[in-house]
Amino acid sequence: MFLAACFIILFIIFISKWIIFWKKIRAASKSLFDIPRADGIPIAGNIGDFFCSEVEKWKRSRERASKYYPIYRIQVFGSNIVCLLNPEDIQTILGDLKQTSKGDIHDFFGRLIGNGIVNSEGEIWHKRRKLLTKSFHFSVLRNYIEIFNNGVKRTVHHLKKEVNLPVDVLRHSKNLMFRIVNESIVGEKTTVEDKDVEQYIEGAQTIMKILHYNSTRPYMTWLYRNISMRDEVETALKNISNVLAKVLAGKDSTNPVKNDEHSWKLLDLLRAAKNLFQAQEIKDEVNTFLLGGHNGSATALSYILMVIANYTNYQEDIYEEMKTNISDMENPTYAELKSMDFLDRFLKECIRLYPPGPYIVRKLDCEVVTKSGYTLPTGTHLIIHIFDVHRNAAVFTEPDKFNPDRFLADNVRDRHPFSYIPFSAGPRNCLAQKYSMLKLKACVCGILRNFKLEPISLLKDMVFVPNTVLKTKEDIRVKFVSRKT
Ligand code: HEM
Repeated sequence: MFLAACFIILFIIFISKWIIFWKKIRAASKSLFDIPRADGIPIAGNIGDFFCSEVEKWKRSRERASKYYPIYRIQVFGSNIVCLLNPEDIQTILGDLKQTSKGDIHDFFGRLIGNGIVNSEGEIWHKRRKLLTKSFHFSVLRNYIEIFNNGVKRTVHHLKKEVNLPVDVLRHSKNLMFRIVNESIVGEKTTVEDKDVEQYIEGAQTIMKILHYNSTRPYMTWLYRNISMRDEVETALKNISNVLAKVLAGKDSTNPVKNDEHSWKLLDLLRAAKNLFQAQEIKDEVNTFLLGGHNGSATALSYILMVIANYTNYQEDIYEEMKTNISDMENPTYAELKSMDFLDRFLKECIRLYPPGPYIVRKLDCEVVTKSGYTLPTGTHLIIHIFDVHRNAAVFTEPDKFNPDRFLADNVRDRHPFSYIPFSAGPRNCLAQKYSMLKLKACVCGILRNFKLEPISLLKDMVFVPNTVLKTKEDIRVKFVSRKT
């Protein structure tokens, strides 16, 4: 009896507190309630999203994108996340230099890997961006070609041991991209060993897994602090830190720090900018570039190889273009890679259909009125699902069809600049966009020079699951067959 009375009193307190909270939220963000809400249950809204399977989560997002275009919100109790889908609204946010905040999930990410450029905001972000852009400016890109070519030769060497077998392409892509990004940051040959690379990649995988769990299950923050998952994260962070120490030490021992603010090498720039970066911040920044850089590029490359394997005709078109444009197949030059227009269109179409980063988040630093006519208050959390933006039938006719000609100059001219955003767009876009495209070209050429690719995983069978990078339920597998030249 006593227990029942206590329970009823607690229940009444909870409900009255909740009603006060709800009224406050509603008054503060009245305009949010005008935005269509994705189908859900009363009060708890879309709480079901937290508990359904990963495949179902992915499916729901895609269905909502087509049902509620151009804008909708996901609501769980008093919290709302607004999803933007049309290019004009996206431009309003991404094109605005004032909107640099990314919100709670990036705060959590920052607690895990430190506040590198990806997690920083406001004035700090602005200063870092200005400095670090120098390393990826188009005028210095030719400096990376040797790193790209040597990296892919090493991977080809490994792939030769697995010819005619089903190969997990993401595994090789991650190794390749880690080494390339590492050498690009330091500006010279890496001294880290294979086991270090594996250790870093495994650690990074754990961090990204936790980040994804946390973004789709907010109660995970509590769990992270309180249960064994914390041990897994601590081990991953320790392993990452050990490898980072080797990445930084390798540079110290073989080539003393130049403190050269005119250098194109990222690590030199970081070390020269003593007002912005102390030892810990340099480590955090190098980690940010290594983690984001290898993960995004490796994801891109694995889908690209899968698409090449699935389309024999395009594979031969790329190979023909290589034969025409490259004089020494083992060592394509900067100018030769740049001249490969068909490969360029092919890669762009690959990352349209399979954007390595499937979504971007923002938290509004000031109120915004969207072109679609809604007022979004300061503090609103936003998601931009790049995957859906790239499959907008109003922009891309037959959006699910693979067609590199979409990127012919005539077809691009009238397209809205924020309708194709694999590297995001606006002032906070990917710092390394041009570098990444060039690197992907070098990697594809290095691989196709040596192998014909045959499909094991079929594009039509692909099932996606939500993650921080575009992820399939099953591993992507491709067969590498030696090319007889
Ligand atoms: C195909 C490969 C890649 C893709 C598709 C990609 C995509 C993106 C996207 C969508 C963003 C915006 C994220 C956001 O606003 O939350 C971003 C930011 C960024 N990317 Fe990439 N990225 C790739 C490769 C790389 C590489 C190789 C590096 C560096 C070595 C890099 C460095 C960065 C940095 C530093 C930012 C943050 C920029 C800022 O906040 O100002 N990315 N990238």
